[in-house]
Amino acid sequence: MTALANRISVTDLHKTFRLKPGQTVRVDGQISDRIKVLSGVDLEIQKGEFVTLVGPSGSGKSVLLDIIAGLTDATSGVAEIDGRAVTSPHRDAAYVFQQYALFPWRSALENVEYALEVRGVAKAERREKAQHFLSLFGLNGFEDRYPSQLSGGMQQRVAIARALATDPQVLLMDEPFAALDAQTRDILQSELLRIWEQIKTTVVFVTHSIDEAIFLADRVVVMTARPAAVKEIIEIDLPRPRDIEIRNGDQFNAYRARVWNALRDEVRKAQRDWQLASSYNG
Ligand SMILES: Nc1ncnc2c1ncn2[C@@H]1O[C@H](COP(=O)(O)OP(=O)(O)OP(=O)(O)O)[C@@H](O)[C@H]1O
Repeated sequence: MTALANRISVTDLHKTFRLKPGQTVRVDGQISDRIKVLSGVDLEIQKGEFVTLVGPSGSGKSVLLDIIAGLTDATSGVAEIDGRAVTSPHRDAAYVFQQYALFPWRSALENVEYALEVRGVAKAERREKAQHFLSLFGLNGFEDRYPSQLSGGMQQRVAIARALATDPQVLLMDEPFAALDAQTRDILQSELLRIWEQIKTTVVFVTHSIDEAIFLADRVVVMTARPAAVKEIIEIDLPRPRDIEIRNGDQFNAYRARVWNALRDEVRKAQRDWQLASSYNG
């Protein structure tokens, strides 16, 4: 039984992909036409929680988000939102990717409105909502600009505004700030937290940055190297609202050391696996 307070519940999730004909990988010295990506992932996320996922490259973090969103099937195990197994794209889950994924032929306002249009929201209401969410990100005056006329940071603000405009119960974010310069990234982290503190939707945020993971999260989930499972969950007991300066404090430093300590061996294992794979391919 799923506890009532859980928004997301992932139980013993496994995922194995069959490779395309002719493709193989080497796993534990054996040649295989399958790649096991997730191996018994268990994770409970409460309503309104902000959880970040860190793990080595290629460990299966995006696949886990895809399964929670209903974009990919699990091989076994279950992902639930509000106690219901996710078996198809979930209406109440919004996804933000690293690449802004905006429609280039639509203005910023029309991009945000689109998400509401497909949900059948009436024109006046969707315009008002789209304007509201753009203004939360300080984009007043940019509503009529096309994506090509916006900086990367502004495009990602539009993409997040579009995701939030649908009032999602779950916001899934896959390295959303990875393509941005360091300063824009810092600013967007603070903006995201400021807005999240107002709306308190449940967020699952994948990142490679340990600082980003700690700064944003209620809990940091450290994943193992592929096939991924949850290695450790670290509660981040830093006061909110958080200011970027919090990163200079002793408590933050201690969390940084703890997360890296959990991650280090997994990153090394993933590197060893890549070396083995490339020596095989070569
Ligand atoms: N459709 C697919 N078919 C075969 N293999 C896949 C498929 N999708 C993902 N994979 C493999 O699953 C593994 C995990 O991929 P995933 O993108 O989830 O990793 P990740 O942890 O998000 O990596 P990164 O941090 O580098 O983005 C990778 O080895 C990838 O090649």
